[in-house]
Amino acid sequence: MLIENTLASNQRYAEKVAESANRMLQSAEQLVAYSATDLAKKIDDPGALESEVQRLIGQSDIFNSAVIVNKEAQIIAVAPESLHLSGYVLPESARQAFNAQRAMISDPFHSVTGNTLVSVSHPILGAQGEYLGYVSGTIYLNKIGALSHLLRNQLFSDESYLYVVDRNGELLFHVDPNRIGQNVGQMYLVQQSLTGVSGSARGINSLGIDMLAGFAPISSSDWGLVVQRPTNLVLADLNDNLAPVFWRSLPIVFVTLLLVWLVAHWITLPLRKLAKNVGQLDHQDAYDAIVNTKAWYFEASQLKMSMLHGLGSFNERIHKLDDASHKDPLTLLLNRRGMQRVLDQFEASDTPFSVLALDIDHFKSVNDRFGHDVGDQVIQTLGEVMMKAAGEHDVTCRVGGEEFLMFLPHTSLDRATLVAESLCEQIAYADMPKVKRITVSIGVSHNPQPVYQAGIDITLKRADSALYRAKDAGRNRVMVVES
Ligand SMILES: Nc1nc2c(ncn2[C@@H]2O[C@H](COP(=O)(O)OP(=O)(O)OP(=O)(O)O)[C@@H](O)[C@H]2O)c(=O)[nH]1
Repeated sequence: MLIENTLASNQRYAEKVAESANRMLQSAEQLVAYSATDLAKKIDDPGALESEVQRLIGQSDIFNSAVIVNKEAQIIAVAPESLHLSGYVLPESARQAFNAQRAMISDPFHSVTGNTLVSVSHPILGAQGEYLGYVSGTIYLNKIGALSHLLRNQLFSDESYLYVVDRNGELLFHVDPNRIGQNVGQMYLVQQSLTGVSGSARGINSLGIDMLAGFAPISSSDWGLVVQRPTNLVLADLNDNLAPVFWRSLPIVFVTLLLVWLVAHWITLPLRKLAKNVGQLDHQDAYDAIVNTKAWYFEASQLKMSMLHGLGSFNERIHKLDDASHKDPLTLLLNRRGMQRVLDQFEASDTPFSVLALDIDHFKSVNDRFGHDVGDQVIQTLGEVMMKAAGEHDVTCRVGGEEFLMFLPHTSLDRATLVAESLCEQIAYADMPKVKRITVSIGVSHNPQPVYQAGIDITLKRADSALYRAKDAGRNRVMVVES
């Protein structure tokens, strides 16, 4: 932005100064044009010629000197007189205006008196249009005058500077007087300034310095005017400005960062709580902790709902797996692990119970005759019969291949014996797949209150031994062991 602004302001500046110089040169042309018209009638009057050249240099400070040249290329009037050029015949090399016979501004040239000057000339034509010579005002570029004052005394507060080149790229005005007269026509910026249109460009000057330049033509004399400023000075402004901006904005940045941190902390709080609870799903209160997490915005609330949903199905699955691990898959009666849990509950609550130990008679021959699959179906059907026979609080288990237990809590031995006999009878009459009929032997024992683990083991062993006594006694019967 700084570079663009500098280019634009340099261009505007160059245009303004070029316009002023142009106006001044046009005024100079008008002055000599007026004189030429006036002099046509007085060309033979030396006094009138003298006073005209005096008027040209005295009326304004545009011209440093003025001459009138007759049709023989001889100077017939000159001001100031101190130049001593009256009667001097122009050499061939100084006859540009004389030969042109038209209004013109000459290229800069070096006079016999050692000055660098341009002449603004206008032909003097007689009544018939015949050429009588010309009148010319000269502007010394290296001396004080309105034009050199305009072009030299442009004051810049920011190290910008101005120079003017003629159409050949020769320096006419420059901040460094030693460089006037140097030809810099090969420089890019100079070439740009002589294209006839104003503009701006970044380029390297004759000393190799990166410059931001604006240029404009002084069209009446085919000169180019350039205003330029070193790029590094423009950018130095930027660096100078950046440091205070940095220090002044530091507290704001700090406060902003603090606010960002606080808001981020506040936004992530529910997420952090949820994440912490995910890591502690095995804790008993994990579910409650998630429920109590304040999820105050949509995404956190969605996450919370998903976590609760996930935790719900997770618990459900665990429950199912737990249930499955305590059951016999063939009969869906409790297995040994399930039985142990029930016994632990009995022990914890001092529950008195009776137990029936049940074994299928001659099951080996069932397998042998009908195959293992049929044996499995028989075991399954037996399980169903046992479940139907069991009361609401009774617990049925399959604890071996064809060995079953039924626990009857808060049930006396007599009552349990009746249940066992009824069950024995139900099984004997139950329709079994393929086999039709099977029988079972049952041992019954009782465990009174208070119960201990040792007491439970003894009770089970007693039921077992009663069972074997039933087997020994011929099977398909119930035997009871007094506790
Ligand atoms: N089909 C099937 N058979 C099983 C299963 N578990 C054990 N058995 C069989 O059950 C039979 C038990 O045989 P035994 O212990 O000799 O007793 P039994 O033939 O029933 O004779 P008693 O008990 O003396 O009346 C064996 O042949 C086992 O292979 C099972 O899950 N499925």
